[in-house]
Amino acid sequence: MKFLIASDSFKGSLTSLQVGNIMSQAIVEEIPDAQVRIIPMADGGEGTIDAVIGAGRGDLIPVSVTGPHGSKVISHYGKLHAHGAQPEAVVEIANICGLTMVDEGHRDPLMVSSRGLGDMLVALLDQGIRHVVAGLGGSACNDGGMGMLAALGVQFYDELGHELSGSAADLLRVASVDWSRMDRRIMDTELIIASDVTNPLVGPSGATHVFGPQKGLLPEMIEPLDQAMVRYGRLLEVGNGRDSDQSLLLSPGSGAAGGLGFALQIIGGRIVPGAEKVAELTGLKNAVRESDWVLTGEGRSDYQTLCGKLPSYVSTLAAESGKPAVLISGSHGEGVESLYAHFAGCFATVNKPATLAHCMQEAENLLRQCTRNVARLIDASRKFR
Ligand SMILES: O=C(O)[C@H](O)CO
Repeated sequence: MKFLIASDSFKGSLTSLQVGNIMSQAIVEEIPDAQVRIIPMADGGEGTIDAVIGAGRGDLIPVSVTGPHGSKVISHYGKLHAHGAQPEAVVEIANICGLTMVDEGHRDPLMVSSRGLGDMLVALLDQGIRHVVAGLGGSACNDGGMGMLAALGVQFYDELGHELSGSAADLLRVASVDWSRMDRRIMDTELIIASDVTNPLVGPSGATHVFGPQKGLLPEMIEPLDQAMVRYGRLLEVGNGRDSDQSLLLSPGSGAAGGLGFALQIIGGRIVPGAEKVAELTGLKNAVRESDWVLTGEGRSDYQTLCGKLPSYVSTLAAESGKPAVLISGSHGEGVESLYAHFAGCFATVNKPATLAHCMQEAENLLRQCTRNVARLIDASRKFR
Protein backbone atom coordinates (compact mmCIF):
# COMPACT_ATOMS: atom_id res chain seq x y z
CA MET A 1 0.00 0.00 0.00
CA LYS A 2 1.33 3.44 -0.93
CA PHE A 3 0.91 6.31 1.50
CA LEU A 4 1.59 9.97 0.86
CA ILE A 5 2.06 12.26 3.87
CA ALA A 6 1.58 15.93 2.98
CA SER A 7 1.07 17.78 6.24
CA ASP A 8 1.42 21.36 7.41
CA SER A 9 3.43 22.00 10.58
CA PHE A 10 1.77 21.67 14.00
CA LYS A 11 2.55 25.30 14.82
CA GLY A 12 4.66 25.79 17.90
CA SER A 13 5.39 22.09 18.37
CA LEU A 14 6.36 20.14 15.21
CA THR A 15 7.62 21.18 11.77
CA SER A 16 5.94 19.64 8.74
CA LEU A 17 9.01 17.46 8.16
CA GLN A 18 8.86 16.20 11.77
CA VAL A 19 5.15 15.49 11.38
CA GLY A 20 5.90 13.56 8.19
CA ASN A 21 8.63 11.49 9.83
CA ILE A 22 6.54 10.64 12.89
CA MET A 23 3.49 9.67 10.82
CA SER A 24 5.68 7.62 8.50
CA GLN A 25 7.28 5.65 11.36
CA ALA A 26 3.86 5.05 12.91
CA ILE A 27 2.45 3.70 9.63
CA VAL A 28 5.39 1.34 9.13
CA GLU A 29 5.08 0.10 12.72
CA GLU A 30 1.56 -1.09 11.91
CA ILE A 31 1.96 -1.96 8.22
CA PRO A 32 5.57 -3.06 7.72
CA ASP A 33 5.25 -3.42 3.94
CA ALA A 34 3.79 0.10 3.51
CA GLN A 35 5.56 2.40 1.06
CA VAL A 36 5.51 5.90 2.48
CA ARG A 37 6.42 9.12 0.73
CA ILE A 38 6.69 12.37 2.68
CA ILE A 39 6.24 15.78 1.09
CA PRO A 40 6.43 18.35 3.91
CA MET A 41 4.01 21.13 3.02
CA ALA A 42 3.24 24.73 3.89
CA ASP A 43 0.75 27.37 2.82
CA GLY A 44 2.96 30.41 2.30
CA GLY A 45 3.60 30.80 6.05
CA GLU A 46 6.24 29.16 8.22
CA GLY A 47 8.00 26.23 6.54
CA THR A 48 7.38 27.36 2.94
CA ILE A 49 11.07 27.60 2.02
CA ASP A 50 11.87 24.33 3.82
CA ALA A 51 9.08 22.56 1.90
CA VAL A 52 10.42 23.74 -1.46
CA ILE A 53 14.08 23.10 -0.63
CA GLY A 54 13.16 19.74 0.96
CA ALA A 55 11.63 18.71 -2.36
CA GLY A 56 15.07 19.15 -3.90
CA ARG A 57 14.22 22.35 -5.74
CA GLY A 58 17.19 24.48 -4.68
CA ASP A 59 19.54 25.83 -2.03
CA LEU A 60 19.21 27.97 1.07
CA ILE A 61 21.01 31.32 0.83
CA PRO A 62 21.53 33.47 3.97
CA VAL A 63 20.83 37.22 3.88
CA SER A 64 21.10 39.80 6.65
CA VAL A 65 17.81 41.75 6.92
CA THR A 66 16.00 43.99 9.40
CA GLY A 67 14.20 41.83 11.96
CA PRO A 68 10.81 42.54 13.56
CA HIS A 69 12.19 45.10 16.00
CA GLY A 70 14.76 46.88 13.85
CA SER A 71 17.96 44.99 14.61
CA LYS A 72 19.55 42.83 11.93
CA VAL A 73 18.75 39.11 11.76
CA ILE A 74 20.02 36.40 9.46
CA SER A 75 17.22 35.18 7.26
CA HIS A 76 17.26 32.87 4.24
CA TYR A 77 15.77 32.60 0.83
CA GLY A 78 15.48 29.52 -1.34
CA LYS A 79 17.34 29.87 -4.63
CA LEU A 80 15.60 27.54 -7.03
CA HIS A 81 17.52 25.59 -9.63
CA ALA A 82 16.85 27.60 -12.71
CA HIS A 83 14.88 26.24 -15.63
CA GLY A 84 16.62 27.97 -18.51
CA ALA A 85 18.59 31.06 -17.60
CA GLN A 86 16.18 32.71 -15.15
CA PRO A 87 17.02 32.29 -11.46
CA GLU A 88 14.03 32.23 -9.11
CA ALA A 89 13.80 32.81 -5.36
CA VAL A 90 11.34 31.83 -2.64
CA VAL A 91 11.19 34.11 0.38
CA GLU A 92 9.06 33.78 3.50
CA ILE A 93 7.92 36.57 5.82
CA ALA A 94 7.79 34.04 8.70
CA ASN A 95 11.59 33.82 8.76
CA ILE A 96 12.10 37.58 8.36
CA CYS A 97 9.46 39.02 10.66
CA GLY A 98 7.76 35.93 12.05
CA LEU A 99 5.48 35.77 15.04
CA THR A 100 7.63 33.02 16.55
CA MET A 101 10.64 35.39 16.34
CA VAL A 102 9.06 37.65 18.98
CA ASP A 103 8.71 36.46 22.60
CA GLU A 104 5.10 36.31 23.73
CA GLY A 105 5.63 38.93 26.43
CA HIS A 106 7.08 41.40 23.88
CA ARG A 107 4.44 41.23 21.17
CA ASP A 108 3.30 44.68 20.04
CA PRO A 109 2.58 44.99 16.32
CA LEU A 110 2.54 48.79 16.60
CA MET A 111 6.31 48.68 16.96
CA VAL A 112 6.97 45.98 14.34
CA SER A 113 7.99 46.69 10.77
CA SER A 114 7.98 44.58 7.60
CA ARG A 115 11.15 46.37 6.45
CA GLY A 116 13.11 43.11 6.40
CA LEU A 117 11.08 41.82 3.45
CA GLY A 118 12.06 44.98 1.53
CA ASP A 119 15.73 44.38 2.46
CA MET A 120 15.39 40.84 1.17
CA LEU A 121 13.84 42.00 -2.12
CA VAL A 122 16.64 44.55 -2.62
CA ALA A 123 19.24 41.80 -1.98
CA LEU A 124 17.53 39.61 -4.61
CA LEU A 125 17.40 42.46 -7.12
CA ASP A 126 21.14 43.10 -6.51
CA GLN A 127 21.77 39.45 -7.31
CA GLY A 128 19.94 39.78 -10.62
CA ILE A 129 16.90 37.76 -9.53
CA ARG A 130 13.68 38.85 -11.25
CA HIS A 131 11.33 35.97 -10.34
CA VAL A 132 10.26 35.89 -6.71
CA VAL A 133 7.69 33.85 -4.81
CA ALA A 134 6.87 35.69 -1.57
CA GLY A 135 5.34 33.39 1.06
CA LEU A 136 3.02 35.31 3.39
CA GLY A 137 1.73 34.06 6.74
CA GLY A 138 2.83 33.59 10.32
CA SER A 139 4.02 37.20 10.58
CA ALA A 140 4.37 39.53 13.56
CA CYS A 141 3.70 42.72 11.55
CA ASN A 142 0.56 44.71 10.84
CA ASP A 143 2.01 47.72 9.05
CA GLY A 144 0.25 47.33 5.70
CA GLY A 145 3.64 46.61 4.12
CA MET A 146 4.80 50.17 4.84
CA GLY A 147 8.21 49.06 6.16
CA MET A 148 8.75 46.83 3.13
CA LEU A 149 7.92 49.70 0.75
CA ALA A 150 10.21 52.07 2.70
CA ALA A 151 13.12 49.64 2.26
CA LEU A 152 12.40 49.71 -1.48
CA GLY A 153 12.80 53.50 -1.45
CA VAL A 154 9.18 54.67 -1.08
CA GLN A 155 9.08 57.68 1.29
CA PHE A 156 6.31 58.29 3.80
CA TYR A 157 5.71 61.59 5.61
CA ASP A 158 3.53 62.84 8.44
CA GLU A 159 1.47 66.06 8.39
CA LEU A 160 4.53 68.11 9.35
CA GLY A 161 6.72 66.63 6.61
CA HIS A 162 8.73 64.37 8.92
CA GLU A 163 9.79 61.16 7.19
CA LEU A 164 8.41 57.97 8.75
CA SER A 165 10.38 54.73 8.92
CA GLY A 166 7.39 52.40 8.42
CA SER A 167 5.70 50.52 11.27
CA ALA A 168 2.06 50.08 12.29
CA ALA A 169 2.42 53.10 14.63
CA ASP A 170 3.40 55.15 11.56
CA LEU A 171 0.16 54.11 9.85
CA LEU A 172 -1.60 56.32 12.38
CA ARG A 173 0.48 59.34 11.25
CA VAL A 174 1.13 58.96 7.54
CA ALA A 175 -0.17 61.88 5.47
CA SER A 176 1.72 61.68 2.16
CA VAL A 177 3.78 59.30 0.03
CA ASP A 178 6.60 59.95 -2.43
CA TRP A 179 7.17 57.16 -4.95
CA SER A 180 9.91 58.92 -6.93
CA ARG A 181 12.82 57.08 -5.32
CA MET A 182 11.35 53.60 -5.40
CA ASP A 183 13.74 50.96 -6.73
CA ARG A 184 12.31 50.59 -10.25
CA ARG A 185 13.87 47.16 -10.71
CA ILE A 186 10.97 45.76 -8.68
CA MET A 187 8.60 46.75 -11.50
CA ASP A 188 10.48 44.43 -13.89
CA THR A 189 10.23 41.56 -11.43
CA GLU A 190 7.66 38.77 -11.53
CA LEU A 191 6.30 38.75 -7.99
CA ILE A 192 4.06 35.85 -6.99
CA ILE A 193 2.41 36.36 -3.61
CA ALA A 194 1.77 32.96 -1.99
CA SER A 195 -0.79 33.85 0.65
CA ASP A 196 -1.91 31.69 3.56
CA VAL A 197 -5.29 33.42 3.89
CA THR A 198 -8.02 35.09 1.84
CA ASN A 199 -8.77 37.88 4.33
CA PRO A 200 -9.07 41.43 3.01
CA LEU A 201 -6.88 44.31 4.17
CA VAL A 202 -9.54 46.12 6.20
CA GLY A 203 -12.91 45.67 7.88
CA PRO A 204 -14.20 43.09 10.36
CA SER A 205 -12.50 40.18 8.56
CA GLY A 206 -9.42 42.22 7.69
CA ALA A 207 -5.82 41.92 8.85
CA THR A 208 -6.10 44.10 11.97
CA HIS A 209 -9.36 42.71 13.34
CA VAL A 210 -8.59 39.04 12.71
CA PHE A 211 -4.82 38.71 13.18
CA GLY A 212 -3.98 41.83 15.24
CA PRO A 213 -4.98 40.29 18.60
CA GLN A 214 -2.75 37.21 18.17
CA LYS A 215 0.14 39.59 17.40
CA GLY A 216 -0.44 41.38 20.69
CA LEU A 217 -2.61 44.30 19.55
CA LEU A 218 -4.66 45.73 22.42
CA PRO A 219 -8.45 45.67 21.88
CA GLU A 220 -8.72 49.47 22.06
CA MET A 221 -6.21 49.84 19.20
CA ILE A 222 -8.00 47.56 16.74
CA GLU A 223 -10.54 50.02 15.34
CA PRO A 224 -8.17 53.06 15.15
CA LEU A 225 -5.55 50.95 13.37
CA ASP A 226 -8.10 49.51 10.95
CA GLN A 227 -9.26 53.04 10.11
CA ALA A 228 -5.63 54.15 9.67
CA MET A 229 -5.12 51.18 7.34
CA VAL A 230 -8.07 52.37 5.20
CA ARG A 231 -6.53 55.86 4.88
CA TYR A 232 -3.06 54.47 4.14
CA GLY A 233 -4.45 52.00 1.61
CA ARG A 234 -6.31 54.71 -0.29
CA LEU A 235 -3.23 56.96 -0.17
CA LEU A 236 -1.19 54.26 -1.91
CA GLU A 237 -3.93 53.48 -4.41
CA VAL A 238 -4.50 57.12 -5.36
CA GLY A 239 -0.72 57.58 -5.73
CA ASN A 240 -0.77 54.65 -8.15
CA GLY A 241 -3.71 55.96 -10.15
CA ARG A 242 -6.00 53.18 -8.95
CA ASP A 243 -9.70 54.15 -8.99
CA SER A 244 -11.86 53.26 -6.03
CA ASP A 245 -13.73 50.70 -8.18
CA GLN A 246 -10.39 48.87 -8.62
CA SER A 247 -9.55 49.13 -4.93
CA LEU A 248 -7.73 46.20 -3.34
CA LEU A 249 -8.72 47.11 0.23
CA LEU A 250 -11.40 44.42 0.31
CA SER A 251 -9.89 41.98 -2.15
CA PRO A 252 -9.04 38.41 -1.01
CA GLY A 253 -5.54 37.98 0.38
CA SER A 254 -4.77 41.70 0.76
CA GLY A 255 -4.86 41.18 4.52
CA ALA A 256 -2.16 38.47 4.50
CA ALA A 257 0.82 39.14 6.77
CA GLY A 258 -0.57 42.36 8.19
CA GLY A 259 -1.32 43.88 4.79
CA LEU A 260 1.80 42.79 2.87
CA GLY A 261 -0.65 41.03 0.55
CA PHE A 262 -1.98 44.48 -0.32
CA ALA A 263 1.36 46.32 -0.61
CA LEU A 264 2.95 43.64 -2.79
CA GLN A 265 -0.02 43.81 -5.18
CA ILE A 266 0.32 47.59 -5.34
CA ILE A 267 3.87 47.13 -6.69
CA GLY A 268 2.77 44.58 -9.28
CA GLY A 269 2.57 41.27 -7.39
CA ARG A 270 0.01 38.60 -8.29
CA ILE A 271 -1.69 36.85 -5.41
CA VAL A 272 -2.24 33.05 -5.43
CA PRO A 273 -3.25 30.57 -2.71
CA GLY A 274 -0.04 29.66 -0.86
CA ALA A 275 -0.87 25.95 -0.55
CA GLU A 276 -1.38 25.74 -4.31
CA LYS A 277 1.92 27.44 -5.08
CA VAL A 278 3.86 25.23 -2.66
CA ALA A 279 2.14 22.16 -4.12
CA GLU A 280 3.21 23.23 -7.61
CA LEU A 281 6.81 23.74 -6.49
CA THR A 282 6.97 20.40 -4.66
CA GLY A 283 5.23 18.22 -7.28
CA LEU A 284 2.40 17.30 -4.90
CA LYS A 285 -0.21 16.57 -7.60
CA ASN A 286 1.77 13.73 -9.15
CA ALA A 287 2.60 12.30 -5.75
CA VAL A 288 -1.12 12.21 -4.86
CA ARG A 289 -1.91 10.40 -8.12
CA GLU A 290 0.71 7.75 -7.33
CA SER A 291 -0.56 7.02 -3.81
CA ASP A 292 -3.34 4.83 -2.38
CA TRP A 293 -3.91 6.92 0.76
CA VAL A 294 -3.16 10.58 1.47
CA LEU A 295 -2.54 11.72 5.04
CA THR A 296 -2.48 15.40 5.90
CA GLY A 297 -2.53 17.40 9.13
CA GLU A 298 -2.27 20.69 10.98
CA GLY A 299 -2.04 21.86 14.57
CA ARG A 300 -5.70 22.75 14.96
CA SER A 301 -8.62 22.15 12.62
CA ASP A 302 -11.90 24.04 12.66
CA TYR A 303 -14.29 25.78 10.26
CA GLN A 304 -11.39 27.99 9.05
CA THR A 305 -9.59 24.94 7.66
CA LEU A 306 -11.88 25.08 4.64
CA CYS A 307 -10.89 28.72 3.97
CA GLY A 308 -7.84 27.81 1.93
CA LYS A 309 -5.76 26.09 4.62
CA LEU A 310 -3.39 23.41 3.49
CA PRO A 311 -5.41 20.29 4.51
CA SER A 312 -8.41 21.47 2.55
CA TYR A 313 -6.26 21.94 -0.56
CA VAL A 314 -4.75 18.46 -0.09
CA SER A 315 -8.25 16.98 0.24
CA THR A 316 -9.26 18.67 -3.02
CA LEU A 317 -6.25 17.19 -4.85
CA ALA A 318 -7.01 13.77 -3.39
CA ALA A 319 -10.66 13.99 -4.45
CA GLU A 320 -9.62 14.99 -7.98
CA SER A 321 -7.50 11.84 -8.19
CA GLY A 322 -10.10 9.65 -6.49
CA LYS A 323 -7.87 8.96 -3.45
CA PRO A 324 -9.06 8.87 0.17
CA ALA A 325 -7.58 11.61 2.35
CA VAL A 326 -7.27 11.43 6.15
CA LEU A 327 -6.83 14.48 8.37
CA ILE A 328 -4.86 14.16 11.60
CA SER A 329 -4.84 17.36 13.66
CA GLY A 330 -3.37 18.32 17.00
CA SER A 331 -6.84 19.35 18.14
CA HIS A 332 -10.32 20.13 16.86
CA GLY A 333 -12.16 23.42 17.21
CA GLU A 334 -15.51 24.97 16.37
CA GLY A 335 -17.21 23.67 13.24
CA VAL A 336 -14.84 20.77 12.60
CA GLU A 337 -17.86 18.73 11.41
CA SER A 338 -17.81 20.84 8.23
CA LEU A 339 -14.65 18.93 7.28
CA TYR A 340 -16.20 15.47 7.45
CA ALA A 341 -17.50 15.63 3.88
CA HIS A 342 -13.97 16.30 2.62
CA PHE A 343 -12.02 13.53 4.35
CA ALA A 344 -12.34 9.78 4.81
CA GLY A 345 -11.72 10.52 8.50
CA CYS A 346 -10.80 13.46 10.74
CA PHE A 347 -8.81 12.61 13.88
CA ALA A 348 -7.44 14.72 16.73
CA THR A 349 -4.29 13.56 18.49
CA VAL A 350 -5.40 14.88 21.89
CA ASN A 351 -6.93 11.86 23.59
CA LYS A 352 -7.94 13.17 27.02
CA PRO A 353 -8.51 16.50 28.79
CA ALA A 354 -5.09 18.15 29.04
CA THR A 355 -3.47 21.57 29.17
CA LEU A 356 -2.13 23.17 25.99
CA ALA A 357 1.37 23.01 27.47
CA HIS A 358 1.02 19.25 28.03
CA CYS A 359 -0.26 18.69 24.49
CA MET A 360 2.65 20.67 23.02
CA GLN A 361 5.15 18.76 25.12
CA GLU A 362 3.62 15.40 24.23
CA ALA A 363 2.96 16.33 20.58
CA GLU A 364 5.25 13.68 19.12
CA ASN A 365 3.89 10.85 21.23
CA LEU A 366 0.27 11.84 20.69
CA LEU A 367 0.75 12.09 16.93
CA ARG A 368 2.46 8.69 16.82
CA GLN A 369 -0.37 6.99 18.77
CA CYS A 370 -3.08 8.59 16.70
CA THR A 371 -1.38 7.72 13.39
CA ARG A 372 -0.86 4.13 14.50
CA ASN A 373 -4.60 3.87 15.13
CA VAL A 374 -5.38 5.32 11.72
CA ALA A 375 -2.95 2.88 10.09
CA ARG A 376 -4.55 -0.06 11.95
CA LEU A 377 -7.94 0.97 10.64
CA ILE A 378 -6.68 1.28 7.08
CA ASP A 379 -4.93 -2.08 7.34
CA ALA A 380 -8.07 -3.73 8.73
CA SER A 381 -10.20 -2.27 5.95
CA ARG A 382 -7.86 -3.98 3.47
CA LYS A 383 -7.92 -7.33 5.27
CA PHE A 384 -11.66 -7.53 5.88
CA ARG A 385 -12.72 -6.22 2.50
O1 LIG B 1 0.79 36.56 9.06
C1 LIG B 1 -0.40 36.75 9.30
O2 LIG B 1 -0.85 37.87 9.58
C2 LIG B 1 -1.41 35.65 9.17
O3 LIG B 1 -0.78 34.40 9.05
C3 LIG B 1 -2.26 35.89 7.96
O4 LIG B 1 -1.50 35.99 6.82
